[in-house]
Amino acid sequence: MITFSHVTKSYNGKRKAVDDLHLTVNGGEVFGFLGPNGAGKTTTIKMLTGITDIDEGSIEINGYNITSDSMKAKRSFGYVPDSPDMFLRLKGLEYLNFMGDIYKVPKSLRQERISSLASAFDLESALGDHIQSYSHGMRQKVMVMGALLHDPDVWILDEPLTGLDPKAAFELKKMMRDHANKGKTVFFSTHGLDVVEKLCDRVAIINKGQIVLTGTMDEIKGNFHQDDSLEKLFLEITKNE
Ligand SMILES: Nc1ncnc2c1ncn2[C@@H]1O[C@H](COP(=O)(O)OP(=O)(O)OP(=O)(O)O)[C@@H](O)[C@H]1O
Repeated sequence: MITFSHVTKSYNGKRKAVDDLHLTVNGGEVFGFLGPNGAGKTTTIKMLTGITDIDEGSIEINGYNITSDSMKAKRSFGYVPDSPDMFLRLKGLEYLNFMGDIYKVPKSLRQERISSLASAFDLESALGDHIQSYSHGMRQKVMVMGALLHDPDVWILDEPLTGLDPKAAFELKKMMRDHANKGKTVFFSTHGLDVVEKLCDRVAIINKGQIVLTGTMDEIKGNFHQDDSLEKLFLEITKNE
């Protein structure tokens, strides 16, 4: 479960990148976080993961405050950043072992999870190569593997499907669904409206730092003409006058 309580953030004292964000994401949900470029999605996720300080308000992950109880909060989630271009000098397997060490995943369990994730993502033969030599999609896959290695309760994924080939995207979406079906939490940002429609239990739409709509797809569509596509609704909701 994730709780945002009146969270606000500005950069350099300028316009608020996130403005009074108030939202609960429940266990058992795949929750989509949608918004146009510059809306505040990554800023929200950076505050949620403790990378960026919060100016006002608070965030709890599984009941742990990310600011005052940060170690416990951080242990309970896995995070995939929006750019997978990290740890380029490490080999895939070195990176995964590094993540396994950080999260104290026992060696035998680690081996089992790496094998199963690598097989799902068709990455077995690349794990001995440097991440630098990987394609964007392969880097994305290894970041997802690293984030999920300690089997965290809460998944926080910043545009996780970008750059994935259809098989990997299918596998990841299935994993997200399965994780939520176990009562766990999946929170992800995306620009993919069709993904949201097919995969999410609930969505929030953010525009200019403020949540403009939250609900199930049916609830959101209920506010408009039922026949409208999500794309049309999204454009209507986020149009900047
Ligand atoms: N480090 C930073 N310094 C100053 N301004 C920033 C910084 N990071 C983000 N911003 C500003 O904050 C606002 C929100 O940006 P953010 O990256 O959170 O949006 P986003 O919804 O993730 O966008 P995108 O879909 O393009 O990734 C934007 O106006 C952006 O220019």
